[in-house]
Amino acid sequence: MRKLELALGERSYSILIGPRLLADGDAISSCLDSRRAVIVSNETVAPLYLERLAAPLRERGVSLVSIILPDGELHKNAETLGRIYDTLMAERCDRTTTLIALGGGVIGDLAGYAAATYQRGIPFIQVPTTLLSQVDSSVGGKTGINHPRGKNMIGAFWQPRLVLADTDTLATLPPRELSAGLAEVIKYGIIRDEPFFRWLEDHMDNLVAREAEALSYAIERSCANKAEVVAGDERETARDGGRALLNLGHTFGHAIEAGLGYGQWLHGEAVAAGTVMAAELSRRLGWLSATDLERIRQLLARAGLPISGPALGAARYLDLMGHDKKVLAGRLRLVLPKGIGTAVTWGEVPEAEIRAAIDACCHG
Ligand SMILES: NC(=O)c1ccc[n+]([C@@H]2O[C@H](COP(=O)([O-])OP(=O)(O)OC[C@H]3O[C@@H](n4cnc5c(N)ncnc54)[C@H](O)[C@@H]3O)[C@@H](O)[C@H]2O)c1
Ligand SMILES: O=C(O)C(=O)C[C@@H](O)[C@H](O)[C@H](O)COP(=O)(O)O
Ligand SMILES: [Zn+2]
Repeated sequence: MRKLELALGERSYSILIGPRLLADGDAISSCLDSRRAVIVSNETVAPLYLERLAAPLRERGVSLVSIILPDGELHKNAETLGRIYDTLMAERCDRTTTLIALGGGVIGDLAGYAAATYQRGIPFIQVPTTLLSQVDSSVGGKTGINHPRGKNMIGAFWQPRLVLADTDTLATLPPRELSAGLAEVIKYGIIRDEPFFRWLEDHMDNLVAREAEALSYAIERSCANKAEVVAGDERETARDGGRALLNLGHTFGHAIEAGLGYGQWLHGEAVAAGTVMAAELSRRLGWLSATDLERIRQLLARAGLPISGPALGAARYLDLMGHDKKVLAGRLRLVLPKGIGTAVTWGEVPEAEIRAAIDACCHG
């Protein structure tokens, strides 16, 4: 098992990564304030893993309720959130009840937001079961739901007490979802970890083949990068650099997700195409060589990801991008790579260049 720590003073927590972790009830049991917990999962994940997680907890005297939600990004909304609140109320859950998210990023974001808001905050544990959620969404405390016009527009920062990433769960993940997770893995290499980017170039085939050692290493390195960034800028208040860099490709990507309708493109797919757009923009600004742009495109393509976006038209992209949470006083700020391994947040990009980058990277 690999163990990392996200350092946030009294709210610091462990990130445990490895095989057979679901069956180890001790890690979760020792984080609970009482013997009551509610597991939030979905119709796909629950039949696969709910019992594996629940049995060892019951053996330790934990009384459990489960909430099984419909599957998919389309359900990351207020209506589904309401179903969680309804059960918490019906079960008379109090502030010692812990919410446990068992699933991918959609379940983690929904359950996390419910935990942040029910009775103004109850304990929360992340048990991520997709690659994307193990490398990114379960760590760092961003929780929330979508608005039809914009991704994650309603939410809260609410840190979990523990992240338990059982790598065995990745065996059942559909290939398209594995690729989606790799988009966020590649992101860390581009924004702050050039040696990791080179490692990914050398080991992408091992990752796509789901070789256990390669996957565990990529998850650990991704979480280490994310934990360091979040510890330095938990609430994304730094004007340049800081946590906003984790948004590489997301301003374009979120526009694709909302523009096409949630669930049409996976989050990781949209981030991949958005990363190419950001890299193309950097090339136009003279910040990224054509060679490094091509390395980024190649690596994403080898991960099974799209490297061009849907042709929504630059005007529609810009309209949707205007809802981005990095917009300050009406000014769009974009995360742009400056070579591989460094990136900046930049609010001075001429709109004509953004349009040109979108047009160059969108087909079909
Ligand atoms: N909070 C954050 O910091 C953060 C970071 C990145 C992404 N996100 C959010 O995360 C979401 C994407 O997460 P995701 O990619 O995990 O998608 P997801 O939660 O929709 O899961 C992907 C699919 O895989 C299924 N699944 C989950 N685990 C499985 C398993 N082990 N075996 C088989 N199927 C399994 C799910 O039911 C779903 O159909 C988006 O809403 C995105 O906005 C949040
Ligand atoms: O943790 C972060 O910070 C991130 O930006 C990680 C992203 O991968 C993730 O998709 C996040 O949900 C995006 O946040 P948002 O604030 O742009 O909605
Ligand atoms: Zn993301």
